[in-house]
Amino acid sequence: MKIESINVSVFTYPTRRCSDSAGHSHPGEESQAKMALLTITADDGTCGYTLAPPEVVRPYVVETFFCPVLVGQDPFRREQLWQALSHWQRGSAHQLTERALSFVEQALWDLAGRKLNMPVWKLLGGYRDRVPAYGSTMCGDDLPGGLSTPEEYGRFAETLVARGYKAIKLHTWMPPVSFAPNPQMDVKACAAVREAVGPDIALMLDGYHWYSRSEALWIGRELEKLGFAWFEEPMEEASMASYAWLASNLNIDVIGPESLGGKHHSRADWVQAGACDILRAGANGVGGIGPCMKVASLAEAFGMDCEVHGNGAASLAVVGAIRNCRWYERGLLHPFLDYDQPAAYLNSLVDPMDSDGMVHLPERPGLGEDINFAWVEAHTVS
Ligand SMILES: O=C(O)[C@H](O)[C@@H](O)[C@@H](O)C(=O)NO
Ligand SMILES: [Mg+2]
Repeated sequence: MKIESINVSVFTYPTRRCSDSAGHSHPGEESQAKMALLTITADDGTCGYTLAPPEVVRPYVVETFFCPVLVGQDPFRREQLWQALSHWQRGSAHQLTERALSFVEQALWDLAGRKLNMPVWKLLGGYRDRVPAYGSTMCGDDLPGGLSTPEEYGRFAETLVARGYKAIKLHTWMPPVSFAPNPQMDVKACAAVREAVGPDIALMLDGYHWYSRSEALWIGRELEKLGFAWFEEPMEEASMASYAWLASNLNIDVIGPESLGGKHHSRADWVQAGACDILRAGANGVGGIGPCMKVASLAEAFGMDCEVHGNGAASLAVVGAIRNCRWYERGLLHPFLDYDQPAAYLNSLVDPMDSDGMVHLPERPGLGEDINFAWVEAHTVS
C-alpha cells in the first residue's frame, strides 16, 4: 500500500462564531467561514481525511513538506513518517507548524481506521466507549445576556448542569474586553458559578494567560477556597520556572502546558521541573494523536493525569483510548450558541453527549467525523 496523493479542498460554511483580536472565539452575526478538508489517498483507493484551518494546511505546506515526505510511502508507517516530518520542521523556517503536523498525522490515522474498518480510539487501545465531558465556556465578553457578568456565568452554569454536564471550565475575560485582565472579576465569576451549581460539580478556571506570579497566586488561593479542581494557564507557559514556583505554592492542581510548543519533549521537562500537577496536550496542537498518546503515557508513568486539550475527533479518540484523563473538553460553549447543532458540513456530531454528561465514542471507522461530502463538494472554493 502506498500514498498516491495528498489534496486539500477549501470550502465555505455558515457560522456564528467569530474571533477577537487575541484569537479567542465569541458569538457574532452569521458569516461565511472557510474550512479545509485534507485528503490522503492511497493506491488502493483508501482515503484518510482531516478537517483543518485552511491556513494551517495551505498549498505551500502540502507541496513543500507533506508530499515530498509522504507520497510513495506506506501510510501505515505513521511513526516513521511523523519522525521524518518532525525533523523537517527544524529547517522549515517555522513554516511547518505543530498544528500542520498534527492534522496530516491525523489523516494517516483516519486512513488506517477506514482501511481496517475500525474506529481510531479502538486502534489506540479502546479503554472506554464513553467519557464524561466538561463544559468549556467561551471567554467572557461584553454582550448583554452573554458572559458579560459573574451572574451571567452563574446562570449559564445552571443551564449546563441541566444539560447534563458534571464539570464546567470557565474561560474568563481577556482583552480586548475593556476591564480585562481582572483577577477580582475572574474570582467573582468563579464564585458565582460555585454558588449556582453547588459543591458536587467539578469546576476549573482557564483565565488570562499572562498574569504575574503574584496575581496567579492570589487567584489560585481563592480557587482553593471555592473547591476548584484545577487552575489552567494563568501565566506565560514559556516560563516553566513560574509554573514550578506557582505549583509549589498552591494546593489546587496546576495543569499544563497547553499552548507551549515542543510536543512531548516540553511536557517531559514540565514533569521533571514539577511545573504542573496534571499534564496537558491536545491532538491538534502537540503534533498529532501519536505525540498526544506519548504525553499521556509519560503522565501515567509519573502517576499523573493528562487532561487532553480541546474538542474534536482526534482528541476524543485519545480520551477514549486512555485511563488517565478524567474529562473530555466539550466546547467552546456560550449562551447564544447551540453546540449540539452540527456544522453544515457534518451530518452529525462526533461528540454527542447524553443527559448524564457522557460523550459516546464514534463507532464509525477512522476518526469518526460524519462528513457531509456533498456539502463540501457543493461549497468548495479552492
Ligand atoms: O485558543 C485558545 O486559547 C484555546 O482554544 C482555548 O480557547 C481553549 O481551547 C482552551 O484553552 N482550552 O483549554
Ligand atoms: Mg486552556
